[in-house]
Amino acid sequence: MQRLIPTLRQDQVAEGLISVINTLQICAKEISFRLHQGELAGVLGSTLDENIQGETQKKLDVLSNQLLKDILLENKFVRAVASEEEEGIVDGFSDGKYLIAFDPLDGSSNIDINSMVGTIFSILPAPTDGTEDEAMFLQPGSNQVAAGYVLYGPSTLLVFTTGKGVRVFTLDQKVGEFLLTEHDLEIPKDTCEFAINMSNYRHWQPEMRHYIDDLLAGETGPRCKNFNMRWIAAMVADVHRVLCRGGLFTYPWDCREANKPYKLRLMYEGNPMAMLVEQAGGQAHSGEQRILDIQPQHIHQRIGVILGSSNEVDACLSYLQGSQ
Ligand SMILES: O=P(O)(O)OC[C@H]1O[C@](O)(COP(=O)(O)O)[C@@H](O)[C@@H]1O
Ligand SMILES: [Mg+2]
Ligand SMILES: [Mg+2]
Repeated sequence: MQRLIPTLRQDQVAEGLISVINTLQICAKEISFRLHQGELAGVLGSTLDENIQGETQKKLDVLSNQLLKDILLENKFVRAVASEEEEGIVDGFSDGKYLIAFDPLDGSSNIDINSMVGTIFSILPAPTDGTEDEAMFLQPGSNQVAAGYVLYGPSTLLVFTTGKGVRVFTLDQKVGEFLLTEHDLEIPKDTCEFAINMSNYRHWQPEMRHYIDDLLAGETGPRCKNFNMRWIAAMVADVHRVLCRGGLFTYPWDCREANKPYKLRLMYEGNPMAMLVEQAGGQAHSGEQRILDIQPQHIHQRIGVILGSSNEVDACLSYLQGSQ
């Protein structure tokens, strides 16, 4: 089975980008090891702190963030990093070519129940026009040169794209290396599976309720087929399922908190997953536009997400746009 670096060379990926992806896989192995040690390594449970998003930080959120930051910032190709767990960006090398945005640990609420979590990353080119600070990161997702995630599950997987399809590597625990196990993931156009947090039903806009009602109505309803539902409560794991066997994943607008109508973050969750999904032949939409076309206003911006099997994303959008 092919190793990571030869695969990247075969894909003619730039040496600097290979170096950054290599650094990310080193971090992934370290996080994976700590996670698998669990309580034995004393890494479960919460800290007493809140992150910039006002959410309680788990010990592993903090540890993963620190690890990624420390190791990435030693790489001379890294201009700066932005993290879900950091208020501002952190500068690296002034002549670094790449910006890395990451969600160090996605699905934090799963840590203490020994369920799936992941690390999501997005790699953007560093501007060469003198732009500095946070403004460097405010590029649409279509500028990403690579995006991916590490899924810490029964196996540890590194799934990424450099714009040439979606590759899956599995960590061989015996030799400590990621080996290529899937060359080109493809999302089926149609699906009978959806993922949404149903407990928010009463908070959605009526058009979203109508769409979900019709999925639930099954083969006797207007969609004339039965749908199954899955919710892992970690976007990284839910999107992985969609990449492997199709489906629709959504975290839509809701009215629980007037100043926080969306949950998922554009730079750390929306953009990288949108690039992967499009590379696998699916669609990723905010409900208003293609996610990769969104011009970010700030690094911690949140957006609506509807992604997955292309025909089902179209079906969902047709409800939201009022044509059903
Ligand atoms: O709590 P809910 O509504 O199930 O939300 C789960 C969602 O929250 C998230 O866990 C947010 O990510 P973080 O754990 O990085 O904050 C998503 O991965 C997931 O889709
Ligand atoms: Mg997350
Ligand atoms: Mg997180």
